[in-house]
Amino acid sequence: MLCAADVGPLMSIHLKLVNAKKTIEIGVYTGYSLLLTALSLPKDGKIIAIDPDREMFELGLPIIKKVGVKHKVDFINSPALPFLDKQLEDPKNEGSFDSAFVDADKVNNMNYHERLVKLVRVGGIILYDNTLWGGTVSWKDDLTLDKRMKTIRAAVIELNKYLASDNRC
Ligand SMILES: C[S@@+](CC[C@H](N)C(=O)[O-])C[C@H]1O[C@@H](n2cnc3c(N)ncnc32)[C@H](O)[C@@H]1O
Repeated sequence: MLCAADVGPLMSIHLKLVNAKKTIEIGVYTGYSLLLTALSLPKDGKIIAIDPDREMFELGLPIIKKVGVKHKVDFINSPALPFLDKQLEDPKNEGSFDSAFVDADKVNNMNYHERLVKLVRVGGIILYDNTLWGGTVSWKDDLTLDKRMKTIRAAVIELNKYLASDNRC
């Protein structure tokens, strides 16, 4: 699933606000948010784009090539956690990213957050998609949701609460 159409311009504004040049994206799918990010970065900008599903990335790749931003994209065909951990093995990578966008398996959002806070520089930005999870985070309970929706809602609520109290953010 692509992020919503209005997320794109919002992302673009945030990227420009922090003068983002080097970014990381977790959850690429067919590359809609990746394309928007690539278009928002300067000519020598770089995006490390991570997704275990190469097939979907390749479906959208012709568009990324057509608009001339392929040189900005470094696709990593892997689940994100092992890649982030590898990056953190080298202290030089700490604070080396200007921004991150997270739109993957929501149950890992807290794990991504802990790693991204180290990888993204102070004054950079970490963006999470789906923080309202279709509005369900404001519901009194989750009784009418199926098991998958319940699990994701709980993970999103946990992240939102954590972010609200995380004094590093
Ligand atoms: C909602 S889609 C991403 C949509 C994309 N950000 C956009 O707006 O165009 C979620 C993606 O997360 C990927 N994903 C799932 N688990 C992942 C993981 N552990 N690490 C990285 N990506 C993962 C899926 O393969 C899927 O392509």
